Amino acid sequence: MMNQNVIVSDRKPILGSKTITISVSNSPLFSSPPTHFTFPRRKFLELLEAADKNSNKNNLGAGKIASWVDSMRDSSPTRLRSSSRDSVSDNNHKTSWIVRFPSALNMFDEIVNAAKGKKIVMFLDYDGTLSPIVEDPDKAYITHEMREVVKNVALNFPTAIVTGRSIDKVRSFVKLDEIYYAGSHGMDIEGPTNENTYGESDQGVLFQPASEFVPMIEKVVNILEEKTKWIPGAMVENNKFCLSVHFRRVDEKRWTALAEQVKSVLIDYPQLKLTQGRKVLEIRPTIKWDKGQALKFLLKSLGFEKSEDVVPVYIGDDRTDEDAFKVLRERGQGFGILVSKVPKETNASYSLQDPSQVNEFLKRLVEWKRKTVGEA
Ligand SMILES: O=P(O)(O)OC[C@H]1O[C@H](O[C@H]2O[C@H](CO)[C@@H](O)[C@H](O)[C@H]2O)[C@H](O)[C@@H](O)[C@@H]1O
Repeated sequence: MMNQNVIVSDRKPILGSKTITISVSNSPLFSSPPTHFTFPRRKFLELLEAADKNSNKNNLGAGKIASWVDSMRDSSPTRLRSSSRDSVSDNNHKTSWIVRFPSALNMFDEIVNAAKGKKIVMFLDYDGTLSPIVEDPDKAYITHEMREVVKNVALNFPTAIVTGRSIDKVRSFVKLDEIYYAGSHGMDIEGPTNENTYGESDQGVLFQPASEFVPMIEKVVNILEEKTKWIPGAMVENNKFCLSVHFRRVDEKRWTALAEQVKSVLIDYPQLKLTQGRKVLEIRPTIKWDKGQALKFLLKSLGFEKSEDVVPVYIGDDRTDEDAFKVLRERGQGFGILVSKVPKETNASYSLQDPSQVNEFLKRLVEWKRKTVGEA
């Protein structure tokens, strides 16, 4: 019995009566009426417990699809919901959010004052941070102006691009050799291939904690391409150590169907897990490695593991960047800057609205550095 939604018809009986009735309906794609089953209460609770244990393996238990789709709607990181939808309350909500996460441009002096006499290390997410979000992931180009400013940042501070994309793909967009790349959500880390001002060069691959997963990812990409080809707008992207299933161009009516296809594949691969980005389902190995771990790895590689004299600045827009913001909070070091126009739950300290503000912030940072070197 594939593609089924299980609906507990009444929650109260679970607590009180001896039997529980559930309705089982086929996928919303098909329109057959639901079938009703009545279970002895104890048996039902045993089944529920077993399903829950199973679901813990990779979050695929009965009823999870609905929550997947809910969170697909939420974009990322999770939007903060205001209690009322009227515009006055929305404005109050925005105002109180911006007080908690002020603009990094308005707080620029505070940020650089905290960095005086210390070494700034820059971490930059790619999509939504250095390039604006666009419909077609293959056309998420960085502007010439942004490339120039990132290059100047890299000439002044050790700089890494930390992205969910494969290194090959992001390199083909960014086209800079003097920076670090942490691709596939940090599971593929490479050093600069041109000598940078820190004398680091030709470092090539530094760390690939999930290399044994490459053949599995390739296989899953092929299966998912086959299984989703009938869903208009769905796109599967091979990010080498992980993969993305895009639904930005999929009609919302088909999101459940898409999530079900992804689920049906993930069930056979308990070594893989699902995370979510902006209108994208991301599938990656269950290893404990993420953008936060990549940030720690890079700081250690740069000799700053225990240093008090480093100020890591991480700029990102995505739910996956939260892992890095969290690491900075836990270390009590540096600043996370969330790129977002709308209030979102975040572990960042500051905010910027969009890539053009990121560009402005980076330019000011370079100017500040040049000025302080000139003054010294
Ligand atoms: O870590 P990031 O650099 O932010 O990468 C995360 C995902 O970014 C890309 O998808 C996102 O950007 C696309 C282009 O603007 C957009 O069409 C898509 O809806 C976004 O989710 C990338 O294509 C994914 O593989 C990355 O996982």
